[in-house]
Amino acid sequence: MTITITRAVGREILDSRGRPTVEAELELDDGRIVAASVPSGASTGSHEAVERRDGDPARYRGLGVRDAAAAIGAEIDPVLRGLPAIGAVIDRVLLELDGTPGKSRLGANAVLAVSLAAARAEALVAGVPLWRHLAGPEPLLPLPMVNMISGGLHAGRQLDFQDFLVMPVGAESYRQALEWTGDVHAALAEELAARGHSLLKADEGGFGPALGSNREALDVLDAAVERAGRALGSEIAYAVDVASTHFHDPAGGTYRLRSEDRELSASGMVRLLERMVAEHPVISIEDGLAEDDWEHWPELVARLGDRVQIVGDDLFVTHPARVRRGVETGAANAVLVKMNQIGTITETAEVVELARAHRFATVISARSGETEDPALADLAVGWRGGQIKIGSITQSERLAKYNQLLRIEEALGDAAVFAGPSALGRTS
Ligand SMILES: C=C(OP(=O)(O)O)C(=O)O
Ligand SMILES: [Mg+2]
Repeated sequence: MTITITRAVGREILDSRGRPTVEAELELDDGRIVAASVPSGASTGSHEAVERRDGDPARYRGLGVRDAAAAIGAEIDPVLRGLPAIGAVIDRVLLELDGTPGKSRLGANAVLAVSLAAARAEALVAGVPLWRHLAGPEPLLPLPMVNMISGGLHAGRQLDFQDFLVMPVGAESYRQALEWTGDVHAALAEELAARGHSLLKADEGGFGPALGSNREALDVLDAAVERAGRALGSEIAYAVDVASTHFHDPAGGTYRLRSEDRELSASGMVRLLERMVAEHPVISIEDGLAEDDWEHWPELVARLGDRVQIVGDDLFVTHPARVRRGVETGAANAVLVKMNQIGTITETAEVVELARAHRFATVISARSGETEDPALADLAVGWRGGQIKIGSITQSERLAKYNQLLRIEEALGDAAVFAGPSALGRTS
């Protein structure tokens, strides 16, 4: 018997930055109800799908999402009523109803909330958890990329680079990866305190100390890994999200490093990143160059891509056309996958497939503004994303996903397969 949708409603809730975001609720004809909520970025790429905000300065400084939430009840509800609770069907209807390339009419935040709720409804009807419903016979626990030190737009630009993350590449299971990460995090707190730095946290829960340079952030991390008793490189390696779009000057084509008081050409940035890789066990670099600096990304891949994962976030914005261009031009070897950059679960899954078909790695990623919704963990396992980037391990909106992965690992028991470092992108 086909279960159908009988009602859709939206509401404005708050995200982890205390800003409004959208939650959708779908009621099914058997009386069950599913809900889903959506994240929101701060260092957004300019080619992302459109997050609809009210713009009324009297509410949340113009950041309210009451209109987007209301559109779910007013516009989406009437067309969803009576349709089967099947994600792909609902997504097709949502795309037609919105009718714009960037989902600007209804708002990508409204569309994604409904899309995710529909995926969840489909799994509920099938009687299995979302991850299992998506995975078929081969679920894969992702290698986590965990935020330790933040800079850029997530930490008041204390550092130019946005994220310094650890990847527990030597761990044999997800649980062990998380344990090692916890040890390094505790050791990093001790190390920062010993050096007289503040332990205040940034948007994703990473530490946001006023360090002198990007290089110092990696030096402190080296000391923390050592303090934690882990082997640098073989057990714990690093990922860096440079998020360089946000210090790139498109007019002059230069990159302005405030903390080092330097202005670099694109080739200068590539050389700087090469040096960073030579001095520290950095195995993944995200947005090392800016979102539209297509000309220079292949240079970065040519210099480092055989041994370092070169990830496009602002570059690709989880959009198939941009990923295709990246494949054709050899601009990267991995795609950061953020569902709200494109706006439906179906399209996000298609981008994961597209990347895989061209042997680009995928990193399933949260946003700097998150909710308690654990779905990202289910998607990463179900889609066999290989890697997941959620932020730090100290805030509940992140732990909703980290802990969900622990539950999934436990549910799989002996059948649990953990993606090791082979999940990383490499250009051969
Ligand atoms: C998660 C990120 O930040 P935001 O959500 O602010 O874009 C990122 O840049 O990878
Ligand atoms: Mg990024």
